[in-house]
Amino acid sequence: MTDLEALERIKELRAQLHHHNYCYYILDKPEISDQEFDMLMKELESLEAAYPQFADENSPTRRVGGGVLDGFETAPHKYPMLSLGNTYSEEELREYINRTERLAGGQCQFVCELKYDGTAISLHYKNGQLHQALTRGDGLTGDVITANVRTIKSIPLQLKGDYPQDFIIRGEVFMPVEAFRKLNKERIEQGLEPFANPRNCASGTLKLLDTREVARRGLDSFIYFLLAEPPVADTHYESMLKARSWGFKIPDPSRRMVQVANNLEEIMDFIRYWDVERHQLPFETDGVVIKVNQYHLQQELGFTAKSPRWAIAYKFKAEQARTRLLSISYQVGRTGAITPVAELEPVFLAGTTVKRASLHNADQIARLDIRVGDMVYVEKGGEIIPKVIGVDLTARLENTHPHRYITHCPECGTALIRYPGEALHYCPNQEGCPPQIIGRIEHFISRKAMDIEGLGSETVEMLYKKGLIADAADLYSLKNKKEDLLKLERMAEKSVTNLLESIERSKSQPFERVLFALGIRYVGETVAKKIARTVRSIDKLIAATKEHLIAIDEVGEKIAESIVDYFAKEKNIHFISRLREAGLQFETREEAPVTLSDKLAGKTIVISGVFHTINRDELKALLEQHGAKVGSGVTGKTDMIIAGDNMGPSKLQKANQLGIKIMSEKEFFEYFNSI
Ligand SMILES: NC(=O)c1ccc[n+]([C@@H]2O[C@H](COP(=O)([O-])OP(=O)(O)OC[C@H]3O[C@@H](n4cnc5c(N)ncnc54)[C@H](O)[C@@H]3O)[C@@H](O)[C@H]2O)c1
Ligand SMILES: [Zn+2]
Repeated sequence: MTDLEALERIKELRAQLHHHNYCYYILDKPEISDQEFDMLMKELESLEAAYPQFADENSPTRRVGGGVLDGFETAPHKYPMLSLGNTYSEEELREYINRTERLAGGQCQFVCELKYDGTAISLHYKNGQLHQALTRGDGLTGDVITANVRTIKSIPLQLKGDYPQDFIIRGEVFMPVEAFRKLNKERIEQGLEPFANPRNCASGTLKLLDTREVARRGLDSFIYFLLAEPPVADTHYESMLKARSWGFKIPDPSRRMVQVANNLEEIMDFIRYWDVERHQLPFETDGVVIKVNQYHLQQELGFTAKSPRWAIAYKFKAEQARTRLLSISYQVGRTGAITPVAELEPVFLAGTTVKRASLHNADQIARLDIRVGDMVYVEKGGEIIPKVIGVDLTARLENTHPHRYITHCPECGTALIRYPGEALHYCPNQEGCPPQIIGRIEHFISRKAMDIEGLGSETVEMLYKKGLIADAADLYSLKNKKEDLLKLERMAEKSVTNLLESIERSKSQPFERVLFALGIRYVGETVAKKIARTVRSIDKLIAATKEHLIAIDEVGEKIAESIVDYFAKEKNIHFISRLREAGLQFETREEAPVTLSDKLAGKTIVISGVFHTINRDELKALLEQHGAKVGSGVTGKTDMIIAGDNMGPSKLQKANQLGIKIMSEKEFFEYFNSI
């Protein structure tokens, strides 16, 4: 490879890794598997080692991958919060152990722990109480998520025993598999996109601004690192036992979840044991972390730019199985989206028997040339729903032919369509396609919409199939059909009364919920709230133009178009008038926000960092009361930024790029008083 070629490849890898870090940490939506990511990273590391002239301190090999977010205050880490080196092979692990013992100048003792697949947090305790919780962020600065962390039951708010007065302790917050399944099920019922895996779900949950929602989701934690000065023991292992006595949740040595190991053999023993047993755990792990136990040796070994030299992660490979593809079936969702599903010859994979797997969409099937009758590879990499990742072409049978994707809806026979820029096919027959009709009613009654209790999916389906309801508005005339209801299976007097009562009660749900319940494409819960609070009545919303809608915070072109389309349809207007007749809320009742002046009218202002004379919420309210729009991120539309201490580095960079005016707290108030 010439120098020039090497440089080209290095640049390409850096750009790819930056992109994947962004998808993974900020969007919580990885596009490639961890193993693929780690292979790209290894390639870049070895190229940078071979061509030191192209070193760059901003390279992804040198930096912790996260970032800080909008909407949270940030604070510096007292000790940097780093990543871990990783390996997928015994051979590399052996090299690591040898190298470490050579550097440490003697034999080391190691501690093996599971690598919990969640997100790291750093907790600061003062006088026995939780003082502050931070995310890892970019390693030097993290987001302050204390309020969210306080809702996690396994994190003690008050310590007991002989704890130090001021210390930092770190661990992993994760989403137990059961809680994850439940949450995803709810999300699918509500027409929301499910989380890819428990890790994305845990990190997405910690970033929520609504603490009550965080509490509801059932996060859990394990502690794996204590930073006390002076140390409370000579070794990591003893420190963990001490932390347990103060009330922290640490892994259980008696269940072999943590173990001291004196050599590679003992380490491999632990790894082999958990590679199998991990599938029985109620949470996900993606490997084993091996740490030098003695603190004085840890100190000797120190850190690289990105990770401690005294620890390494051994990662389990994503598990795959090979089996035959028997047929391809299709599911129709509430929005009419068609998802192809692989029906497989049952195969044992990662602790469960797999019979069905995701095939994503038509393009994916064509790209991999997946044919019915093929032997396919199925992978379960973090995700709960396994996916088909490839075909064993050497085992292809004769007489197979490329798969022909369906052209018509399997439920109602309507010709499918594809919207530009979307990967999925849709059945456009919203009115007559049963899964779409039932799905819409289910969405209407769901907890975050009209919240009608006593009416599960099965009942909705039964009511629809028996012809008692044809859409959600019919729910409100069920009270006239009590006799028919009583004739249904599992519908005794009491359950019918309860059902009718909760339908009645739903009439007092506020407009924002009714709007969400309508199920307008792209109008999720948050957008519905924003619209209900700004537009304030259905009549004004029906009359609103696309331009008017785009001016609302959180509403972009796509959402605005979808809303205009929805109200352009006569049948939707008719549906709304039936709901209105039934007595549902179509106006926002609470008071409009106070307006004090229009000093800042037309200005979009972003606030970032920590302020001294005013807190963030007060500052935000003040700006809004004087007519400004407070933006959540720096964009071309931003007029100015008010920067407190520790303004997020990504915002700063973006502001400089776009040439946006940045004012300090003091400068802003001088300006404000002068206008
Ligand atoms: N798929 C993608 O697009 C993509 C993108 C970026 C990163 N990634 C994945 O993330 C990795 C980088 O993430 P990272 O920097 O958080 O590293 P990491 O997740 O591989 O390891 C470090 C983390 O492990 C966690 N951990 C869990 N149990 C632990 C224990 N017992 N002791 C100590 N730490 C423990 C901590 O949160 C720590 O921050 C990559 O190697 C890659 O696998 C994937
Ligand atoms: Zn259909």
